Amino acid sequence: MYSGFSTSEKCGEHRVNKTSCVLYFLASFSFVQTEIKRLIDSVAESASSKSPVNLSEKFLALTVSVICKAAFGLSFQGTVLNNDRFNKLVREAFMFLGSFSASDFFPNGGWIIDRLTGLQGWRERSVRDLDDFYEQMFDLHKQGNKNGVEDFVDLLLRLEKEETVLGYGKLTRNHIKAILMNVLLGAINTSAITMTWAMAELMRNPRAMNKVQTEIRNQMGNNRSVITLDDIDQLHYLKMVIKETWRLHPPAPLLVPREVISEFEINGYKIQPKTLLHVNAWAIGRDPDTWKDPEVFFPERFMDNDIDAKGQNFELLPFGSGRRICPGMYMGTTMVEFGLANMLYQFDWKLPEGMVVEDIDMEEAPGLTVGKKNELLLVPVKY
Ligand code: HEM
Repeated sequence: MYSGFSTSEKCGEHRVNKTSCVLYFLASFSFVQTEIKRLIDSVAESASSKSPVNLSEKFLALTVSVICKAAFGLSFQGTVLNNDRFNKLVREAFMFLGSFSASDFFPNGGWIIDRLTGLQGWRERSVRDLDDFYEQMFDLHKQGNKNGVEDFVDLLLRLEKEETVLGYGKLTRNHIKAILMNVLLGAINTSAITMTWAMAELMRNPRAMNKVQTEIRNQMGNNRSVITLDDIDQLHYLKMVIKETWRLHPPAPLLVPREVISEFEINGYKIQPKTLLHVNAWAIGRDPDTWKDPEVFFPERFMDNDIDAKGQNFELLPFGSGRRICPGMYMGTTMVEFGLANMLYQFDWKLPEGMVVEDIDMEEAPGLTVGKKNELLLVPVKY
């Protein structure tokens, strides 16, 4: 069986290849524009009927469509997975990746506990369903009806056919599924979670909401339908809002676990090889020794410093750092910037009838990625 994220730092060569694979499909980024247009149209429908929009669901649908098209060259609609099943599978996969597994801690007998708690069966079922999805995707790729354009999956299948040696051995079908699993799970939830938290924080902070919308609307003027990369470059406050969202709500709060290769000492503790290490990016973002009023959403805190989120400033690590840093960092950031900029430019946002700001809950859902537990429902008003 293949697994999602590998926990070892040792796969240096494999990492280079995986990163190049991810970079390979970043070039096909025009999908973002097309899918955002689709999102705007569907939100505009709710605006005309004055009905609430489930933003958590809309943002997830946006990232799923972009990633499936960019990475897999297809829309998952019409495959063995329908919309609901696909979303459920992604959610389940994150829950089991983030859940306590006895076999991680007791390699000899822990599997018995995992069987008794049902974790093992649950994992097997989810992976089997995803396996069916991948197999169908491979069949569709073999039929090859994309005008001869090679996408990410075609590339991996070609490397397998050519018996290409990557890292420790030949690329097999299971390696391909593991790479796709990494991309799927690494890419989809994280961007959607960020956009949802950002909108929830802005609704709770009307001053910041007003400021970010004014910035976007001043930049765009009244009648623009397309936001360009040049526009995004000018949206300094929006970028601060996103950084502040990542500080309080890093989508992968414990990053990806590391396995220690050789003994080292930190703060008097001797850490042994094979120890599993977790970096708590969530706690770092709320550390009162680093951040003034850490619990307060205050994007301006990034005005007078050049702390960025690219893994060089250890106070803010939404994408991790080092050799295992997120290879989709630029794609994720672009998706979040474009998604939010468009939603904030095109629409004003109101709470559903009878709700007040204090009713917006910020409870977190457990898992390897941590999103807002309850879905965010807001009423759009066309600008
Ligand atoms: C806002 C968006 C995103 C956030 C916050 C995010 C965050 C992260 C984090 C924290 C890690 C672990 C890094 C570490 O432990 O040092 C990671 C890994 C990863 N991410 Fe992202 N990610 C995002 C978007 C994406 C996108 C769009 C893709 C693909 C196009 C992607 C692909 C991956 C992959 C493949 C890994 C595993 C890397 C490895 O195992 O070495 N991510 N991401």
